[in-house]
Amino acid sequence: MANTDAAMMTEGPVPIIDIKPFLTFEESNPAAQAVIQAWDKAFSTVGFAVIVGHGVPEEVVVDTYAKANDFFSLPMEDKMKSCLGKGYGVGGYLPPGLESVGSSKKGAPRKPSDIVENILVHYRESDVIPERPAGYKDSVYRYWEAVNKLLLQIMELSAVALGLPRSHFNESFASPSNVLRLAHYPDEKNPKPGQLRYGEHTDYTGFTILKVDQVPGLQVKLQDGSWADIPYIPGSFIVNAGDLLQVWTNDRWLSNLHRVQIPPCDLDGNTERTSIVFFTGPHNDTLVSCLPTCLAEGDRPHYEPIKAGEHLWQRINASNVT
Ligand SMILES: O=C(O)CCC(=O)C(=O)O
Ligand SMILES: [Fe+2]
Repeated sequence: MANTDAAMMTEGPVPIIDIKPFLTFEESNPAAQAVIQAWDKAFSTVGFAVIVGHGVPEEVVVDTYAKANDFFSLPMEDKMKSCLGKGYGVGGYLPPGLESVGSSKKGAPRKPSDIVENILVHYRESDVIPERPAGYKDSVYRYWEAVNKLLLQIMELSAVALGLPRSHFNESFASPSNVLRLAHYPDEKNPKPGQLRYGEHTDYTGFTILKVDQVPGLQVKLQDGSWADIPYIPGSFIVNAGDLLQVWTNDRWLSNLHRVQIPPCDLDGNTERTSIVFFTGPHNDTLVSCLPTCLAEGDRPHYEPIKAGEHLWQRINASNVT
């Protein structure tokens, strides 16, 4: 029996997992087994993990952060040249006020718009590439490739953790439906009561592989209804499971609510926040239904099969402020 704790360094409810042994050794190695079990435990309990030992070069991250910050510090007039005027999801730049992620759940009451601006990268011809900063496309595409490589590794880890052949997700992730979202939360010194930077929501599809800076605010809602801070660990990625993973695993893995709060007013100076969010998911045509290893004896699938792309667009459309 592997010792799960060997792979988990945990101070709060969100585990910190060093995945390097899984990337390095055979599955049967005890250290790799510890990672596999820690992975299953993390997504079965909080739906979030902070990962280290992931192999993505720090320099790729630093470079993309610099490009994101350079872009967001341009005058609004320049940024708007990259705006398609079609809301969140299609691509390009979206100024603050047009997205309300807290309204993205079917039937949810309308929530205030988020205090965030975004630019999206789909890694395809139709991407809107801003003229400035120079080198933007090379940087964000390099980031996309590096983190997509990590995604394929964590889909293998997930397959093994769910008792499936390692290659189980290979086909549906061969041309995945991934989106890289550079997000900038400007300073907000006088927020309205209850206002959030990014409203409470679940992510829509597969894993989200998230890079954050040191400005606090990201929280996950735990099963007991309390909110827990996601720790900031330099060099790490935060990984959380989206809705389609919860459907695939018949609620074994959780797509938990999370939100970004406005930082406490006792934080001096600049509280702007920039995040690099890599939303990942299977090809849009994938029919997602309960995995055979996730159907306990006597249980039934909790969800109707879902077409990945249809679910994604239903959630995106609901999040757009019209
Ligand atoms: O910016 C963050 O820290 C979180 C963003 C997020 O939850 C999202 O983009 O879905
Ligand atoms: Fe999210």
